[in-house]
Amino acid sequence: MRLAGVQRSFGDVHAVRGIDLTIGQGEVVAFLGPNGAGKTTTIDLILGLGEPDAGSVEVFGLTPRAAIARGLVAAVMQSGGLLKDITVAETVELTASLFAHAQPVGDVLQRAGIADIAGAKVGTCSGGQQQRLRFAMALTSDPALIVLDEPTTGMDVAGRRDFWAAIRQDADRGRTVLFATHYLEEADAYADRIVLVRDGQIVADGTGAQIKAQASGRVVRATAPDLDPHLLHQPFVQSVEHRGEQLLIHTTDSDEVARILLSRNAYDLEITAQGLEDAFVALTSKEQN
Ligand SMILES: Nc1ncnc2c1ncn2[C@@H]1O[C@H](COP(=O)(O)OP(=O)(O)OP(=O)(O)O)[C@@H](O)[C@H]1O
Repeated sequence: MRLAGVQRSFGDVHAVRGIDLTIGQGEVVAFLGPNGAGKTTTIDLILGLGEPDAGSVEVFGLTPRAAIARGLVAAVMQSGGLLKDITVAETVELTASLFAHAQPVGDVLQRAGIADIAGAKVGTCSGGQQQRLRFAMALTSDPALIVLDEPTTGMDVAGRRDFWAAIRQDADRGRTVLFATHYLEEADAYADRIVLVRDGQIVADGTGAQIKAQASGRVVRATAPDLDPHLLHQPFVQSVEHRGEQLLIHTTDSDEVARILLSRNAYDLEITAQGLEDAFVALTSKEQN
């Protein structure tokens, strides 16, 4: 799958501002970013649900629509698309009837981890079970690529864990998986590769460990009423947050930040190491300077 120079705007909103991304067969890739980063817009372009204003999207050497028509790509969406009054197995049978070469229903249920609830009415299934059912539906065409847009939104911890266990097990057999999430933990736990997006652009791309290393740094807090904010426009300053009188500065060089602050009569300095969530916020924060 290859995106080259992809851009997409809605009126004045530049949702995607030039994304270049190549994903190889068998990779499990998390598309990670805060609300409004452009994840869904990009995924829609990969699924042929929209056309880029500029750039190109290629899926297995085809246009997205051609790839979907050949059953090479399937999507698991966040909600909708399920009939509440039929059973889990009937739902998959119905989906299978749409494809000339569908996978056996029993196999698909097994792989999605819902064989034990095959006879249950869809309406009685939990959110996690319904997402695994959507996953089963996506598996019926045996697609080479599965795309999931924030598939665990609203799920409890156990539901989320079971859902990802099913996806991961299936991906280990060589299927390519691309999923959007705003949970760093989820991306770190289940993806081989994390592509971090902010404001419609890729800001980091690597393994969970690489992303964490790139984001690692310290937070300097201080009260600094006399500080000219321009002094913090430095390559080693990732973001600056204002909390009343206090400044929260995410940085890769806390010593240098401390020197700047103290030279401007800042006080109550406090320096702490960033947790993973803080690191993510620092990397994706809009409050860049
Ligand atoms: N159909 C549309 N019309 C107008 N603006 C849109 C449309 N779709 C998306 N946008 C805007 O484009 C930007 C990117 O949205 P997008 O849904 O791609 O982000 P996201 O990363 O998926 O966010 P979230 O995590 O909230 O789903 C946002 O500012 C959004 O308001």
